[in-house]
Amino acid sequence: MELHSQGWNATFEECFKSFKQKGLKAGRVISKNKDIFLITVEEKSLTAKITGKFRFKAQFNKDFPAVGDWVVYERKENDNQALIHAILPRENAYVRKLPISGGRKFKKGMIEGGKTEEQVIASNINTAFIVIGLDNNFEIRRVERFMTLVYNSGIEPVIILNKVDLCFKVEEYINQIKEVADKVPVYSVSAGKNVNMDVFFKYLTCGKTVIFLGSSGVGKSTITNFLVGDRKQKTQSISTSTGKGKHTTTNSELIFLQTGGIIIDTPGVRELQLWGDEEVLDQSFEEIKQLSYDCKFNNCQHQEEPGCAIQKAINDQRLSQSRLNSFKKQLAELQKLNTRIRDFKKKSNKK
Ligand SMILES: Nc1nc2c(ncn2[C@@H]2O[C@H](COP(=O)(O)OP(=O)(O)OP(=O)(O)O)[C@@H](O)[C@H]2O)c(=O)[nH]1
Ligand SMILES: [Zn+2]
Repeated sequence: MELHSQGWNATFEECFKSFKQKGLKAGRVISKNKDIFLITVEEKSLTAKITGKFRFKAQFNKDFPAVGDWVVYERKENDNQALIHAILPRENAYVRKLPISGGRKFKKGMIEGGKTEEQVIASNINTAFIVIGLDNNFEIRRVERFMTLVYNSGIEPVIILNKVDLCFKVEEYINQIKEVADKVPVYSVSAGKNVNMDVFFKYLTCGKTVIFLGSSGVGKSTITNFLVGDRKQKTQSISTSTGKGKHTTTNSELIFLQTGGIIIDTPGVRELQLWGDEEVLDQSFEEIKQLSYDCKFNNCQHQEEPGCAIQKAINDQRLSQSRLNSFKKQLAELQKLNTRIRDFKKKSNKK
């Protein structure tokens, strides 16, 4: 398989130049299991470890290779394992906050206390499909949450309303979505009944990488299985070159489709937590941001202040109270998180 069909492009080529001169090669991380990585090596996959120097220099979790990364490796002749020297700069990454020390608790589904660090779940992604199940309680607030997460990661979102065969209110839901995300493509499909399923293929052209996000049971696996089809081509089925026909036990989480696209299917992708700067909300709550420019005070909290443009918009029914509440909730979550990150950075600088 050519590098290009694995997602390689001119930017990676440019970053790779200096390594290439040293005789090193480039491969993409298919999966990871503790400190063993499975990477693409020409037509095959091969297990790899990072060099001692790499480990020494890596400070944070995000400094280690993640699924989807392009890495620079060295392979000695007759060696059954490659050595990873570096990660090529990520074009983007799907990240989540990672609790890294004690004292943390789960409260209403959110982690409280403890320290947090950024963890890269997957990288170099072209499209994130936000999958919603039309059979369950349709919740526009959950869509907003996913939107924030995706924008924050620098990935293009596409909304998929699955199980259209079970729903008669599709138009109504699409309108609700258009209200909060008018620039994002929305498609209704049925993975189970094969309705409108060709919408995926224009995002899954040669070398393009996608992920599927969404709550449990919305149909992510059903969609993935549909796309993989009978012409299933998971990388682990490409013979691994671990010598003497010995197969590696690591599962491939980078699925190469016959049509040319690539699906990243790693367990971490399915979780839902916010991570990022408060500014990421400017995109997912653009109309609130716009309104806030007209507030009388720069630091308006949009409560009872005089001249608050947002409260006025609510009174005039141009903005819903629940939309504002959801903005405030996400903002509070991000502010709390960022305080913890600052504390963590202060501490690690002192070390
Ligand atoms: N009627 C109908 N059922 C569907 C459709 N797509 C998926 N399902 C069913 O919904 C259930 C959940 O689908 P999954 O694909 O396992 O959902 P998931 O999002 O992968 O769930 P997790 O693995 O828990 O994250 C299964 O019983 C599917 O058969 C659809 O288009 N129509
Ligand atoms: Zn205000």
